[in-house]
Amino acid sequence: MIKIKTVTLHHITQTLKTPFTSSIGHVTDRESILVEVTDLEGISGWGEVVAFSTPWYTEETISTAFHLLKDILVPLLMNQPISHPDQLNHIFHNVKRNYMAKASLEGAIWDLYAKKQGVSLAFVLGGEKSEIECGVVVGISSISKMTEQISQYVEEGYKRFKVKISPDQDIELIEGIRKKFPKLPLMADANSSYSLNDTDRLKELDQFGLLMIEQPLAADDIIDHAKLQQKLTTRICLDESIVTSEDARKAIELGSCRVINIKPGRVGGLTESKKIHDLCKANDIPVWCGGMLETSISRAHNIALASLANFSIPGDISSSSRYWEEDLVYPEIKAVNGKITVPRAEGIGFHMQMDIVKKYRNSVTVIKNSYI
Ligand SMILES: O=C(O)CCC(=O)C1=CC=C[C@@H](O)[C@@H]1C(=O)O
Ligand SMILES: [Mg+2]
Repeated sequence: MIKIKTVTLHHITQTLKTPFTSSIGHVTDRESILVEVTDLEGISGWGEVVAFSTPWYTEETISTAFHLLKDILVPLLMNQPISHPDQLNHIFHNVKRNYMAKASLEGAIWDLYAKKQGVSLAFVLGGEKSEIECGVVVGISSISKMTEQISQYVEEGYKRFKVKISPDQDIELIEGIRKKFPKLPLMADANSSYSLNDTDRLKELDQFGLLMIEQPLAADDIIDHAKLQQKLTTRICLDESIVTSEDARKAIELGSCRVINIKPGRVGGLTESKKIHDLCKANDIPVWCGGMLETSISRAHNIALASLANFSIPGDISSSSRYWEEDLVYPEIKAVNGKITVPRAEGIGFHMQMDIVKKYRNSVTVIKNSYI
């Protein structure tokens, strides 16, 4: 049984090694809230808010998540003995959406739950793989710079390559990459920058043998995606449109996609991620784990999640050094020849480096359980 003593919110800001640009947003300084849940025995579990500083990817921000955690979600948890992390979905049931805020706390409870049993997070989630294959994302810049970046990542051994596209830079870019790398496992993420009026343009991408095209249409759409999928031979992968397992069920039923990207933050946590994974498995829809330019806390959660069987496509889980000067955890998270070993140590399997957390910390908020 988990009895919470304190929840500590560490608000940090790190500067990305190189700024990240997609069709809808540009990130240079990455704010995060690290959520540390400590129980009465003094064991700590860690989670992370992966919302951005502004609402360009989803509606949540670091500030809205901080408010939700401090004033709503943490108080809801304080008076409840928790026997399993799946209970959080029920406890948070009357709080609409705010999935990234919920996921941060839920992730910390999953870590704590695994630690208290002395087993790994991958084990309690039902993971089967001992190592996962890694993909990498190349943000929008000039075609020559993007091709150069890809060459470097090919040398590093990454197994799948994702480029950001938009109506301003798509066919020419993919054609340029394909000339240099005809067989590269390549995909494109449009971050909802097209509409059905662009169907002919998107059909032109079919000739390049992409693994999939991610979220071409509106962030809240599954109807138009179904119409588009009928016209494309390239598989559509949904990201922004899927925020619950119910969304996934409806999208699968409508034929809106043939692949789903699961990000625990986007869907409210690991319990819901597992549900989507299981549903997709039953419907022969492969899934992969997306990234959020996150710290190694979420990266460690993602590694554990990606060890489940139906994560059959390499996810956006790159080395920590891809974005960060220093890793918040030890040992450093590193892809070797495009693979990361799933840790067997208890919980997330990595140790927090508190001196580094403190170095990047703007503020710390400790919420004590007043019921004990
Ligand atoms: O964390 C990574 O390496 C991948 C990040 C990434 O591609 C994304 C993060 C957040 C929003 C988007 O721009 C994009 C995505 O949509 O998957
Ligand atoms: Mg995406």
